Amino acid sequence: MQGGKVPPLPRLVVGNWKMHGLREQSTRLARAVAEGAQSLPDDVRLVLCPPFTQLSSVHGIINAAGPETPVCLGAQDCHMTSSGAHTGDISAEMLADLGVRYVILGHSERRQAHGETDALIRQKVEAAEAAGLVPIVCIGETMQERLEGRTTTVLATQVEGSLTDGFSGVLAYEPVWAIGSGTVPPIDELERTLSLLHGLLQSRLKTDDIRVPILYGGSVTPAQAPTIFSIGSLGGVLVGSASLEAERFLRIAEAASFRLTSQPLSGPYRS
Ligand SMILES: O=C[C@H](O)COP(=O)(O)O
Repeated sequence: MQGGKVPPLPRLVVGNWKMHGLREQSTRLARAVAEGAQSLPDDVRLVLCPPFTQLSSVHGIINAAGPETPVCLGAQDCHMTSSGAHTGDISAEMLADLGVRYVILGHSERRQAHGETDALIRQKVEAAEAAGLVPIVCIGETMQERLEGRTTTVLATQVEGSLTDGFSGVLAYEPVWAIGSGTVPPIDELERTLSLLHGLLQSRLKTDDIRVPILYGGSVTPAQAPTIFSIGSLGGVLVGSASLEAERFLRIAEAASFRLTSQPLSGPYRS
């Protein structure tokens, strides 16, 4: 681009369906999102992350929407090796083979319920990168860590341990206490945390030229979205429960467009 402003990368609006959705409901939801997404501004991208069992059918719906659709497919986890004797596990290679483009890794629900460590998550990131997937790595502090004033240390440890040296995926900041609680951090606090994470990425990746979008996740709703997106440096959002209703998810996506924010564009999201 000559002399003018560098355009921002599209904002990502990622729907993590978690363990929700039988075939009929998933198909209906994906169809409604794909249809509604046709009229979204072109600076917004949607990623649908259904359970493993619905990946194939959601992929078919996204494909049918045509090559111009802003919707693509994501998964919620992968194994750290490409194949082997791992009953019940799914490899990144298998996901890529199904048409998956993104994979959520290190979600707090997996860190807590499956004992996933930063070291394991980093191995999964390596596997995802090797398979050509874009990892969306989740980090965030618990309420207890926040109350003890340990947020910065926790985030620094997670960034240091979970990411690969040449990481070029997506980082999702999800304060554990905000997930499913109806509460989002005060916007000035969120802005400070994004700036902290930008610095942590610079230090972890040993470069000032950070191109890793940072998403926010935790109780994102259509009502909260305009305020959250008023942070010009925000790369997007990771949405849980509000992604299970097409109308709510699409309203969040509409609010993500940079055209609706008066904030100056800044931060790591400029290509
Ligand atoms: O992955 C999504 C997050 O856990 C947020 O979930 P939530 O929007 O239901 O709070």
